[in-house]
Amino acid sequence: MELDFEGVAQRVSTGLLPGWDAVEEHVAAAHSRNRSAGSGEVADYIPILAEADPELFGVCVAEVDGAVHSAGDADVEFSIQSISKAFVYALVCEEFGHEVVRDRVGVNNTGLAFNSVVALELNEGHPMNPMVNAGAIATTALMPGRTADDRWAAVITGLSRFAGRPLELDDVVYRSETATNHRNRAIAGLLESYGRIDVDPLEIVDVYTRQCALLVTARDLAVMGATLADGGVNPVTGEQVVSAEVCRDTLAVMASTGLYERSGEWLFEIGLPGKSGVAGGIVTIAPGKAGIGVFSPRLDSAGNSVRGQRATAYLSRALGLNVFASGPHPRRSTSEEAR
Ligand SMILES: NC(=O)CC[C@H](N)C(=O)O
Repeated sequence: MELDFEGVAQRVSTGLLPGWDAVEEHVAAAHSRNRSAGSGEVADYIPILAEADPELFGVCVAEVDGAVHSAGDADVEFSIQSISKAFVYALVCEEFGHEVVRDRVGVNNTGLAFNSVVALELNEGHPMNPMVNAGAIATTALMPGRTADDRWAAVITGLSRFAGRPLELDDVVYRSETATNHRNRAIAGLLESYGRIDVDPLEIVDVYTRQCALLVTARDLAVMGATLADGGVNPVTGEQVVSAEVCRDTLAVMASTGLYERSGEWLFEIGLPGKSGVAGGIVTIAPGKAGIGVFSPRLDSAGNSVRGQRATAYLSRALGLNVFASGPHPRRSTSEEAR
C-alpha cells in the first residue's frame, strides 16, 4: 500500500474512563458475573498446562494514570505464552521501525490456527503477522544481540520493563514445552528454508519457548497493556518503554490478528486490540485509557480463555471502551447555525 502522510501529524484519540469508584465496581462485576462460566478446556498440548486449576479467574484494569483495580486471582502467576508475541513485536518495532517490520514479518491475518504450518506454505514462507507462531519466531529472531543468549536477555529485560518488575522464567513450563515443540521447530526450519530468518532455527525456537514461559499475573498484563495504551510510558514506573508510534503499530496488528482466526469476532464483540495466550491470559488495550489483564485457564477451540473473553467484553461495554462505539455529536442549535 502506497501512502503519503507527509506533513500530517498523528492526532491522539481522547476520551476518559468513568470515575475511580465506577471502574472499581465494574471490575468486581466483570469477575462475579463470569465466575461460574464453566465451558472450555484447559490446554494440554503443552503437558504441564493441563495441570492448571481450571477455576482460577483474575481480572485487572490498569488506568493510564497509574490507578489499578483488580478482582479474583489477579496476583496468581501463569505463563504468558502467546501474549509475549505482542510485546516482543513492540520491542522489535522500536529497533527497526515501521517499514522494515511490516515488510519482513507482515500485518495480515492468516485466517488459520496460531501454529499453522500450512499458512507459511500458502504464502511462500512469508510469516504473515507477528501474532501467529511463524511470525513470532521470525520476530524473536530480529531481537538485538549476537547470540541466542543476548536475544533472550533482551526479551526478558524488555518484557520486564513493560511489566514494571523483573519477570522470571517458569522452568517447568519451559522444559515441558521444549520436550513437545516439534511443530514450532518445523515452522522455524521452514522459515530458514525460505530465507526468512538469518539465525539458527533451533536456537531461535529455544528463545521463543523461553519467552512464552515467562511468568506473569493478570495485574502484570494490565500494566503491560496500559503501557501500550499510554504512548509507551509504563504508568506505574513512569518509564518510557517504547515510542508512541510503536504502540500504535503494535495495537493495529493486535486488533487484526491478536485472537488468531477469532480476531474478527473479538473485534466485533469487544472492539479493542487484544492478545491471548494458551495458559489462559488475555491482554486488552483501550488506547489512551487503560490496559485490561484477565486470566482463566479454560479455553475455546481457538485457544482463547472463555471467562477472560467474557470479562473483557463486559468491561469494554460497561466502561465505554469499544473504539468503534460513538454517539451522535450534540447538534448546533438553529440560531447558532444561522449565524
Ligand atoms: N497460543 C499460544 O499461546 C501458543 C504459545 C505456545 N508457546 C506455542 O508456541 O505453541
